[in-house]
Amino acid sequence: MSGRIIVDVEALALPAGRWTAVVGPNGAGKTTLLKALAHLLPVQGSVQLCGRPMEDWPAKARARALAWLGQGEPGADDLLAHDVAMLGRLPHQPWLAAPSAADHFAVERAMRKTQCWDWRDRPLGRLSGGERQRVLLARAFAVEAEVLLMDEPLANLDAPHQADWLLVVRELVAAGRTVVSVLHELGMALHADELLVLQRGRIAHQGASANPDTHAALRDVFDHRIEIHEVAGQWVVVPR
Ligand SMILES: Nc1ncnc2c1ncn2[C@@H]1O[C@H](COP(=O)(O)OP(=O)(O)OP(=O)(O)O)[C@@H](O)[C@H]1O
Repeated sequence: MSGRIIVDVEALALPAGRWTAVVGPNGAGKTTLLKALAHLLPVQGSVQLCGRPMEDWPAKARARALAWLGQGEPGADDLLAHDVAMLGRLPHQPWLAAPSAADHFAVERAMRKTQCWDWRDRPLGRLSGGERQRVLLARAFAVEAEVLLMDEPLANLDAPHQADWLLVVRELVAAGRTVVSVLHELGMALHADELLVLQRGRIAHQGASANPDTHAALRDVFDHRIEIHEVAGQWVVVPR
């Protein structure tokens, strides 16, 4: 990015054992921030994972602690879905070792959670957009990392599979894992514990998703083109 500062964050702490959704208008810097947190982009300053600077982590230990799902990731289309999900276990495997029983167990569990176990023997390139996304989600879940960073994890997912994703995230958080996801779908984002609201490369607001200040910040960054209503105990976002 030729040295240009895209996201300017003075200090940011994302709470452990919680789910934070990163939201904001197009171009606000959500993907850039997530990539910087994942150590995929250079940062001026320091990013810490579980209280330890990223660069101090041995690469493999970091890959076990931090799972990453990018937006529209190019995948190896010839790989079978099962082999793609197994890539999530690489940080757990000794060099050139065959996957262990624990690896197979983790992959099957992840693929069943995202409901892609039935087509485990199909090549990635022959899956629909949503089917493919579920395999990539399984890969991220199979890492069994402390921290999961996911950019647009719901891309191409139909409503029932979005609900499944929500359940998995809830389970992970209940088990003490930390989830950070960029979400465009604000109704889904408002299911998160916390919202990090970005605007023009800066943090406009960070707070609990049920907090009225958070809703006010959302309305602000979207130029008051949204309304937020509570319907049957859930937040519903309506464009206007
Ligand atoms: N590789 C790049 N080189 C230069 N500028 C970039 C690059 N990637 C993104 N940008 C710019 O950085 C800004 C933030 O982009 P980013 O993708 O982080 O936004 P975003 O909030 O995720 O957007 P969206 O909601 O559209 O996905 C945008 O102005 C974008 O044009």
